[in-house]
Amino acid sequence: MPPEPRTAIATVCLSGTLEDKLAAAAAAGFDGVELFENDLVVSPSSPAEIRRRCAGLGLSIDLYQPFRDFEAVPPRLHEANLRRARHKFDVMAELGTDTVLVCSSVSPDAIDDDELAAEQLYALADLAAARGLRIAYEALAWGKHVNGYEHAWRIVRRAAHPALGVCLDSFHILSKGHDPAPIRAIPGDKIFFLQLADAPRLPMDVLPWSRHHRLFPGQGDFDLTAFTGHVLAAGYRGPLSLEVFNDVFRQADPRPAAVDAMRSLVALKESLGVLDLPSAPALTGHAFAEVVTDPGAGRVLASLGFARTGVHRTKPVELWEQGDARVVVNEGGPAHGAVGAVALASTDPARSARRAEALLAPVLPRVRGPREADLASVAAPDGTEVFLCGNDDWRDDFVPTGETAPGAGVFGIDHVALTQPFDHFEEAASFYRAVFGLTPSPVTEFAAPFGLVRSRGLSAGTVRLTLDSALVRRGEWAPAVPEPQHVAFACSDAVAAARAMRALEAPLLEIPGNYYDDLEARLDIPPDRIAALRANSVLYDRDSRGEFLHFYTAFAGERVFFEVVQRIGEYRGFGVVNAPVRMAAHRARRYAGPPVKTPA
Ligand SMILES: O=C(O)c1ccc(O)c(O)c1
Ligand SMILES: [Mg+2]
Repeated sequence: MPPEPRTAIATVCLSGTLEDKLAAAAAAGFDGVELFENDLVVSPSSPAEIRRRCAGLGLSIDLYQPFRDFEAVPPRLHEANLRRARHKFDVMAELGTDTVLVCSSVSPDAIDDDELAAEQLYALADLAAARGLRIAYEALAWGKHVNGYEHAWRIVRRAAHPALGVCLDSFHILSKGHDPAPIRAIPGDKIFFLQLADAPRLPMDVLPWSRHHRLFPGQGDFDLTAFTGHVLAAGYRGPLSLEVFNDVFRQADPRPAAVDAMRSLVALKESLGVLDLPSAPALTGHAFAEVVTDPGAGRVLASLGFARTGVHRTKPVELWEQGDARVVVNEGGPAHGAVGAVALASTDPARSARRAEALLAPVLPRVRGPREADLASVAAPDGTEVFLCGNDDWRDDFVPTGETAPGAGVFGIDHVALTQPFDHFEEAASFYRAVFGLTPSPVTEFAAPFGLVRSRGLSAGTVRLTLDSALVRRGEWAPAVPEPQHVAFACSDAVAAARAMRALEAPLLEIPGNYYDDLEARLDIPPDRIAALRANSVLYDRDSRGEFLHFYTAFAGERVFFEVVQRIGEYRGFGVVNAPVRMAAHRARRYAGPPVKTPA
């Protein structure tokens, strides 16, 4: 196996003061940082103090950046640039860092002249070399004349100074669709630095795309494994360093953000074959889902044909079952709970847990009574507990009640909908992907009555999760209930199930006639079919592979409700197109109207 590269993170990735950022990077296990000049300028600590602080935290300062608008300018400006550089070299000496990033000029004064650029960079490198420093030249995607890595490399080769090399930044290269394969031809010791960032494909200008939407590797649409593979194949032996400008990460608690960042690098190293992790065991289904709610969920499950089959030996928790659908109802939880836990059936739970730990998932303490099953569990980014179950051992925790129920066609759990706080959306998707080997579907966005919602499914065989998040933080107008979550059950005939559940007095959500008029217009459904959907408030979707029928209960507690779905053929989605209808129907049922403000 090739040597495992060191890891670094640019301070710009994280929120807070420089002191907060360094502490978070060190706690997440990074070896070093790229120190952003702005973070230094606003810090009360001198460069020497920062050097000591980093050393105390076990962090190296691998790069100082950025040094802007240097190359290919008229002589008078060149002199001023060298003067500026001398000052910064003094700072670097005090910091104890040896490499500065010079990004390609965006200045209107820059001249389109590679010979001049090479000459001036040579002069800068000479000055740096005299002080034991190096220059890493980076092509910004929006540089005035130099905006591709091959161009930057041509200039560096032309200058031919040992203290001058290139800095490769995956964003600048992949955002422009440049082929990264020729990186292999650059001598590894001339690649002075490597910056990694992923991003979603967005049809926008590269500068705002770069400054607002970068993501950690594995969270966007770029192939960072192939990219980094080329750089390592070239012989690069420096750190894998994250440089992610992102509006959400800039505001988020830097401690979990740094862990998320590190997890992305651990997963990347695994995919590069430079780090061995316990592989993700196959998942065979949902063992159970736990809803934490105020009283009410059990009654609703009974009306869906579930039986209360067990009562926990030590906790105020009940087990409800129908077919292979198992719901643990924890009515002693906080009133604002929702889905407290998902339990995944793993072919090797111990290995699943070891992998989770290697990917920095917090392993939760096992709170066990004398007879309770020894279940491994880890915390997802939003605090949801993910249990890993091997067999039916966990059932021993419940005293059987002997109760049975008529059933209403449910045979299992289809998916669990884990609505996310906005700050955790990207992190959650990469967490479930890396830790449990779930495959994410593309992100979709839809306009709901109370704002835009971003949505994404994740699946591995019959294990399915969905992540939803409001795009903008909610204000006073939107529903007071934060982030409802739900469990969706599978059945083989949704219309029959809806009828059976209505007969059991299930509180099913009524869907307005307008929806069916629109459905008829959009999708030419046979009259008897649409009449059955309409009569039973069953929603419908289809794609090229199959069809999807589904319906919902009213809220069964403060934040939780249930769904029943029928998949026909190879339909892989979750009926996202119908989510706004469901949201409006829930609102109509729960509230007489928005709070009315009376003038004081
Ligand atoms: O957005 C910028 O200006 C900027 C600065 C330094 C970098 O390394 C970079 O990739 C972008
Ligand atoms: Mg960069």
